Amino acid sequence: MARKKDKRKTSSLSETLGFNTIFHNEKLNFVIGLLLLVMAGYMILAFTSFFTTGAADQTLIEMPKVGELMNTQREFKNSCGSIGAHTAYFFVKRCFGLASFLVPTFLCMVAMRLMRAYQLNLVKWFLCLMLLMIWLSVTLAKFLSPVFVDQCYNPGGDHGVFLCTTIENLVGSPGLTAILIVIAIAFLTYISAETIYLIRKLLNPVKFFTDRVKFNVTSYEEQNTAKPTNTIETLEDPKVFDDPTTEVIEFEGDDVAMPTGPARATGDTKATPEPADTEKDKDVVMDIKVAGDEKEAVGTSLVNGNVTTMAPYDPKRDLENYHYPTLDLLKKYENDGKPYIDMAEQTANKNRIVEVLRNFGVEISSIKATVGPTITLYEITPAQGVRISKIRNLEDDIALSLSALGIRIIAPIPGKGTIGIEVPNAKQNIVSMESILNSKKFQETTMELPCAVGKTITNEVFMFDLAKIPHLLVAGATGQGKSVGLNAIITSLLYKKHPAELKIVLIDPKKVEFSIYSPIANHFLAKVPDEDAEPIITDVSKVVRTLNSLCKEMDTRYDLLKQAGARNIKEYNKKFISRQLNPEKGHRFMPYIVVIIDEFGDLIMTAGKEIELPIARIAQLARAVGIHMVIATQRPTTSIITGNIKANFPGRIAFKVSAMIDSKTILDRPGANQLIGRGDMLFLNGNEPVRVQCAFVDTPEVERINKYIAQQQGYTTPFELPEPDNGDGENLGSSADMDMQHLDPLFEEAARLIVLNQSGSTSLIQRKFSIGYNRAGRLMDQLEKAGIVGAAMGSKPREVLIQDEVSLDNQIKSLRTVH
Ligand SMILES: Nc1ncnc2c1ncn2[C@@H]1O[C@H](COP(=O)(O)OP(=O)(O)OP(=O)(O)O)[C@@H](O)[C@H]1O
Repeated sequence: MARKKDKRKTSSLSETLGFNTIFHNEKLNFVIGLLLLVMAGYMILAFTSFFTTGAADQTLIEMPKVGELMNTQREFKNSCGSIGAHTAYFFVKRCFGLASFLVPTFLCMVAMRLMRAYQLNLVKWFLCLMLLMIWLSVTLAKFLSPVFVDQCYNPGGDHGVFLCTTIENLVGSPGLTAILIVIAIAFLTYISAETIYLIRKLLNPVKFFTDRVKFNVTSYEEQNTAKPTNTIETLEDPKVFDDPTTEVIEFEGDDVAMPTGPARATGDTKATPEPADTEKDKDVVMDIKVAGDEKEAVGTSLVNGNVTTMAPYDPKRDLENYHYPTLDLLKKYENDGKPYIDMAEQTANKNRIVEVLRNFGVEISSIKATVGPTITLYEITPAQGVRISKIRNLEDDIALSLSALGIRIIAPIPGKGTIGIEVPNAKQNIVSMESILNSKKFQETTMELPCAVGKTITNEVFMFDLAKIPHLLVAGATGQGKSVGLNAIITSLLYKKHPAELKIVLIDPKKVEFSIYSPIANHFLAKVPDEDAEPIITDVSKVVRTLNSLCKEMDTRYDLLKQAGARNIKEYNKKFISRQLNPEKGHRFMPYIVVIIDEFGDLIMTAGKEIELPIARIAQLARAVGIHMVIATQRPTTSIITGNIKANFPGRIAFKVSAMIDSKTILDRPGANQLIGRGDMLFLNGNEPVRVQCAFVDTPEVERINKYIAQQQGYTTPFELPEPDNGDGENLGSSADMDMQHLDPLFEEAARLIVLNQSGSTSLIQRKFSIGYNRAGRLMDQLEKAGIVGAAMGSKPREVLIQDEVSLDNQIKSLRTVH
């Protein structure tokens, strides 16, 4: 406990002093790294110069005179001046001798890490280099001193000499040598297990050589029939030679079944170098020559073209240096979700419950309290003969008698024969987002879209997989914690997902809730292609466009899934990553898309069916293609949460509502009206609702996370959703309908690329300009309308209708003159 408290104090001190922000400032880190790199270079130079100038500088250093350090007369000979001379003298002479070079080496490593050139485990390196330096200094002092007799320094430095003499005095020269060897071997073994093998070889060289000879002899003999030299090398266990019978039996079987032999024979390399046994051996060799078999295997892999021979596709490659947000961006709170147990309060509550129940004629045999961050659950086992239905009927009376806000009675607790009474704690703790994300459960989760939103009454981290839910409805009266809940969902996704894997569509009619996410637009947000379209959609008219666009994206994804023979996005992406799907045919890695709509009630009120229908359509179908929705409303009425919406949003989160009817609208049962607010919520997905205290994530925390992400390299634009079909003929015109004003800025360049390559391939445009598939597809449509390429021909590239650049220039000129 004490230790934990100290830790908390330190972190808050570092926070107060601003260290947290300093160590997360990439630019500052880079500059410090650069400084360390220069310093390391300077030290190396000074140390090297010391070998020739050390003797001359030594007297000056050992008998300093006032002002000499300024070196105005250039008394110090070291090429790095007086400071260089002092540094080199200190490290090389006074400390570690030649091993001192490891000091600047470590500085270089720190610099590399700070500059993010290499991800090094500095603690490990520090310990290794430290040990190596001490060992080296003693070893050099011991063995190289006679060579360096004329030098002003000892090769092991004063440190080496001191340790060497001290240990020698204790254990003598052989003892010191033994110690040094043992340390060296232990160190090498720690670094690589190969050392063990080498030492075994050294200890028993005879066995090693005889094994070799055996191999060679066998392979020589086998040369008479065939030359499966490779297979001989695979034989590592000499016992196989000693026990030929078993192998023979296996191979006899294979003789009969030659055509099916390959798999067995290749798997059975042990049998290959069967010695002597003439006739059969020939067969064996023929069998093994299933090397012809290998050729066949190569042949089958060629069926899929070059694609399969390539390394797996890495969707994160574009942003391979992306760093996930760190936990210190989040705030810690005093007592952080760990309940404060007030025994007096607990006993008083227990006595009241027992008394109230007794007044209603209910006897209990035991009572157990589980103290959560904001609520305590009293679990009551009724005495024998008491019917639970009796207690259920008394629910209101019991709640009234206990006269506390937020009491909820669960009779019975599902799966148990007990009755639960939830009573709010007098002192409620905030559950910080940090405590949730810092949990093993969250960090080790394998969920696709993990949303860690709070803690249950039993203090367990509560999380769900949005990909499984698959759509979530969040409702609650105003000021009860909806926005915080949505931020908690987004935060946990940002902590677990790479920008390549997740895209978020934020719809915010209130205009203020999601604006904090605009800095991460190029990393995580998705929007429709519209020049003035904000990545966070606040305009109701644009919401319809965005939802239609999502419907189109959903349809396209379904088509791609069908072509790929995949049942869902997970299978599809797996195939794409293993390069079984050809990007030339329109296939692409599909990120999950999470659509979050705050105040969805406002939208329904203003746009009605226009909004409800696409939402219901996406909710009905989009699960398999990785599009998931979270919609929130503070008006949980049946006119907003219609039957259609309810049927398609199986996941529900209810924050406190004022009336039971609202609770019934959200959860199909009462309960939400008995919550206590400030993040107290009920989560329902199927069976019984779970009471959860939502994690608290404040606006400054979200801002810090977004800043952390935003300062890293991102994509050039937000993820582009497809242009929705608006039915006004925009996509249907001929070249005469082209409006040059609204062409993609890359139109001309793309046209030139297509004409020069004489290949109407969308993926060519995509690759060349590093743009998304949707934008490339739109460019291709525009090129078609401009008469530059022909109509789409399924998965084949389109026909290019213009043969050379001159004709292309004329065509573009004519397009311009038309308008
Ligand atoms: N999980 C929580 N833990 C502690 N306090 C909370 C929590 N959630 C919300 N609160 C408190 O409640 C206040 C209101 O929360 P929030 O803004 O999320 O409500 P809301 O339901 O979104 O309201 P509105 O609909 O008006 O936007 C917060 O400022 C905070 O003080």
